[in-house]
Amino acid sequence: MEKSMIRIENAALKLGDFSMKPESFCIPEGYIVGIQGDNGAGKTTLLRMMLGQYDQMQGNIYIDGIDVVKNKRNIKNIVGIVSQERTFFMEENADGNEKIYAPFYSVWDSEEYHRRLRQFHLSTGKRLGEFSTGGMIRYQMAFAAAYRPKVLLLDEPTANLDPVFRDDFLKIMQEFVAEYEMTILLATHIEADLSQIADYIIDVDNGIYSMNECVEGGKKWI
Ligand SMILES: Nc1ncnc2c1ncn2[C@@H]1O[C@H](COP(=O)(O)OP(=O)(O)OP(=O)(O)O)[C@@H](O)[C@H]1O
Repeated sequence: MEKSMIRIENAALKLGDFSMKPESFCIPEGYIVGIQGDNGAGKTTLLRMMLGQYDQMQGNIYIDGIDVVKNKRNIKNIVGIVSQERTFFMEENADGNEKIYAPFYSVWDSEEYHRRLRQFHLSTGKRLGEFSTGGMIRYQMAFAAAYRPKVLLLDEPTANLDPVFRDDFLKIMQEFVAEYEMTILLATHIEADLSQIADYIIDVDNGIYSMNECVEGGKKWI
């Protein structure tokens, strides 16, 4: 039986004039789920809802059975995010950031972190501020490999990447699912990426979001 990793129950949100309409569905463990929609459709907002960032959210979102809003302080051990905005200590190198961040995670695999840094050709001597945009995305994947969240959210990671690296990046995501049994949600407006790797698709259109059919234990969950 497939385990449901994310359960969305009537989750809805109002942000000024914009609203995410109530919706319910589940996402099974160990798949890559694409989140597609135009600019301003609500993709980033949906990812932030999954991180428990909105106290005013109606309904519930559970990740691995944990209510994300009620447990937003601890949720970072099980849900990670990779985005163009993610901030680290940019004046420090990878070792410096490891020293600062590792104590905040319940699991931190230093060996795996350094193995991934080498695999992604990231120098541990360089300050993070010297990494390119693609370098910072790769850095965040190495960081995620160290604490292995059950769910990894990726917000437009392939925007601004050159096509060769984009293909590599898609392979890395598949590797993470296979090796770490992660569930990955990938928000992007690049449809080609999704058709290559996504097992399911969440469509977001002006705050209306829905996933294509999900079956849990042979029974439709919705
Ligand atoms: N704090 C806020 N207050 C009011 N409106 C907000 C707030 N945060 C986001 N919005 C609005 O919510 C809508 C959805 O934004 P969101 O960033 O989720 O879209 P997106 O699909 O990720 O788009 P993009 O691809 O451009 O990043 C936008 O209209 C945005 O202006």
